[in-house]
This record gives sequence, C-alpha cells and structure tokens, in this order.
Amino acid sequence: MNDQIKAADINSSGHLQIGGVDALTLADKYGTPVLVYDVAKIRDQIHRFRNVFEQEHVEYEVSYASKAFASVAIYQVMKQEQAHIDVVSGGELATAIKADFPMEKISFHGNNKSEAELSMALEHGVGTIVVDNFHEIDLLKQLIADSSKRVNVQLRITPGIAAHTNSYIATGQVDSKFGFDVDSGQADKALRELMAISQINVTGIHAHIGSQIFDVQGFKGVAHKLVQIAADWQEKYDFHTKILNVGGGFGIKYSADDHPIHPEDFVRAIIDVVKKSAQESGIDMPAIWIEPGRSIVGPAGYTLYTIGSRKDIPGLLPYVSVDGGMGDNIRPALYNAKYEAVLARDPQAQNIEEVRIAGKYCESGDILSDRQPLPETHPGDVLVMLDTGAYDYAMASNYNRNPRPAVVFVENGRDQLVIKRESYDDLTHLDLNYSL
Ligand SMILES: Cc1ncc(COP(=O)(O)O)c(C=O)c1O
Ligand SMILES: N[C@@H](CCCC[NH3+])C(=O)O
Repeated sequence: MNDQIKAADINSSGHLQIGGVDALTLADKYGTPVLVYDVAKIRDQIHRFRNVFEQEHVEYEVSYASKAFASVAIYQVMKQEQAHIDVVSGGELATAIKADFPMEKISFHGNNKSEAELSMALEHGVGTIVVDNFHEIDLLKQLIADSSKRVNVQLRITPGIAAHTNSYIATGQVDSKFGFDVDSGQADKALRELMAISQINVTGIHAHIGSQIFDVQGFKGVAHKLVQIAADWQEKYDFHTKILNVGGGFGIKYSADDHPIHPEDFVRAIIDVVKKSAQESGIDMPAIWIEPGRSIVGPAGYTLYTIGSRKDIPGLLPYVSVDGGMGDNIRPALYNAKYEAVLARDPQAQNIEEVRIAGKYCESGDILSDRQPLPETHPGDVLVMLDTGAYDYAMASNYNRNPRPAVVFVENGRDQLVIKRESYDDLTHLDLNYSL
C-alpha cells in the first residue's frame, strides 16, 4: 500500500476519497484530467506554520506564495484564513483583485516588474513591494513622484547561500538573477537610495534561498545572515528593520525517497536563530515573515487521469498512457520530479508490476512517472497522481492545443468546480484569420 494513503482516505466501497468525496464520483462528475484540492489540508498546513509562531510569541506573517497555485478560489481561502499572499505578476494581482483579496496583505515580487505592473500595484494599494533591483527603484521613484502615495517596501537581498535542491529552483546563491548582492555593496546602495525617497518606507529585508528544501541548515543560515545585515544597517544607517522575511521553500514528500522535516521544525529553527542572533547583535526582535507555497498546496492536490492505451515491449517497462501529461504537469519533464500514483477504485490493491506512466503529448519526454508500481489496470481506470497541488496547474500549458484541466475544491464531503476545464472555443478564441 502506498504509505501516503491513510485508512481514512479510503471509503466504505474501498475507493480513494478526497475530502470525504469518492474520487470515482469526482472523475465521473467533472471528467478527467481534473485537479482536486482537499481544502482542509490547505487550511491545516497554514495552521501548522502559524501555531509555532503563536507558541513562541513572535510577530509573524504567513504569506502564501501563490505562484504555486493561483486562482480566485485559493485567494478566497487565504482571505478566510487571514493569511497574506505573494504575487509575482499583474495576472496574479488581477486574480487577487477578482477574489476581492485585501490588497494590504499582498506582497509583490519579481526580478523584472514592468512599469505597468508596478503602477497597477500602486493604484490598488498593494501592501508591500519587494524591491529587487535598481531599475525597479528608479521606476518606483518616477511612478510616485507626482503623488503623495506612500509605499511600503522590503528589500530583497541575495544571501549567498546555496540551498541543497535542484539548480533550476535554487535562488540564494550569489550567482542569481534575484535580489541585491550583499558583499559587493549593492544591497547597501539600494537601501541608501530607498531611504532617500521620503514616500518610501522600508519595512523589512527579504531573502529566499530556493524551493523544495528538506533540511534546516539553509534556513538557519539565511535567518542569521538577515539579522547580521539588519544589525549592520542599524549601525551604519540608523535603519531599524521591522520585518525579516526568510522566504519559502519548505520541502514536501512526493515519493518514498523524500524525507523533508516537518513544517513546524523549519519554523522553530528559524525563530530560534533570529531570537538568538537578534539578542547577540543588539537589534530589537523583528517580525518574521515566511512565504510557503509548495508546502501549503502541494500535498492537498490530487490529479485524476483516465488510463487509455498500453504498450508492452519485451524486457522493458510497459508504457501505460493517461489522458493528461506534461501540459498539466511539466515537473517530471522539467526537473525530473518524482510522483506517486494509486488507482482510485482500489488504492490498497496489491501491485503486480512496474510501469511507466506516459502522458498523451507528442514528446518522448512526456513521462509522468518512469517507474510506478501498479496493480492490474484496464483502459478506463482512474489513476490518481498524489501531491500535485503545487506548480502543476500553475505551470500548465496548451501544448499540442490540449485544453487545461478543470480544478475542483473539496471540503467537508462537498465538491465545487473552481476553474472550468478549457474548451476548444477557449483555445481558439484569440486566433485571428490571416488576411494579408
Ligand atoms: C520569493 C519566493 N518566495 C516564496 C517562494 C515559494 O517557494 P515554495 O513554493 O518552495 O515554498 C518562492 C519560490 O521559490 C519565491 O521565489
Ligand atoms: N516551479 C518550481 C518551483 C519554482 C519556485 C519559484 N521560485 C517547481 O515546480 O518546483
């Protein structure tokens, strides 16, 4: 039995249930592929992060990094949970506006925010702009010059910490496109420039070391580094930081090979280091902000596919194909990411073989799993890929002009469509006839 499936995930018919709803019923009702979120799991993850801060009596914010999965519905859940969110584009901001999300609880990130995106953020009163580079400082200065607008910013530094993760998703090393370098004096220069703009209020210092990180060392390092910088800037510039933002990146278990520590342990270690270093370096204890994305939505997501064709090759693993693939989950092809899958009708069934789960896209690399143990399967069976809530739908494409799947939220035994499946009309409605 897959160790990610608990007894409570199986209903009286022996089927997988998600948030109390039978996975086969969901597949029937919404079609496949469909991404289903167990909303209780999302709320629970936020509470787990929060509880530690509460127990430790530390000021904090949990800011959901919505690049992991952005939609009106998820922003509405975050609003109910009174969480903050990060956005990284005008599109995510527009979605948050549509969700009526409180603008003051939004942080706007990005290494190349356009003038249009910055003015959109200013117009809507976004709570924090996380300033990333000198061009952005110039743009901000121009945009607020003719107004009395006041803007809260956090200054993103590159901490010079290489996280142990896939190089595509590591961001803390000096050789990174994000943030101001510290050792060369760029971060100091950026602070001085920002402090010289009277309408700008620098509330904090930000760093993010990468994503899908399993151990606590990098976070301890970044927490210590941020405190050191804060102490240095207090001494040199009389700058008193209110916030240290240590970013996100808390890893999750996708497969039996992954052994991340618990969310609570990440947070506790960060708090310990900040408390201790702040005391040693004589700065007031700042608020600590974290920006988890994957760890909030990843484990709550289940992608339901229907099995179709099968190809057996003597001496090699069979290919079992499903009705989705790299268009709804690019992560195996892009990062060699591993996932696990079970059969909806019997997640506890005895496995009889190992197969490759192939997608339907016209690409040999469109393999969702290169070694998945499975029981006997037949065309029409519903295969459920686990932990697909983060950076899956968010990175979905229309490759081969396949429509993106539907997204459904499930909570308390009830289900609701929150993103419609794209239709062929949706796919073609931007196309124009060629008339030259
Ligand atoms: C600035 C920033 N914050 C937070 C995150 C969220 O990371 P994760 O989804 O790994 O928690 C990211 C993505 O890596 C990021 O770039
Ligand atoms: N898209 C990446 C994570 C990127 C994190 C964003 N800074 C993934 O799927 O793992």
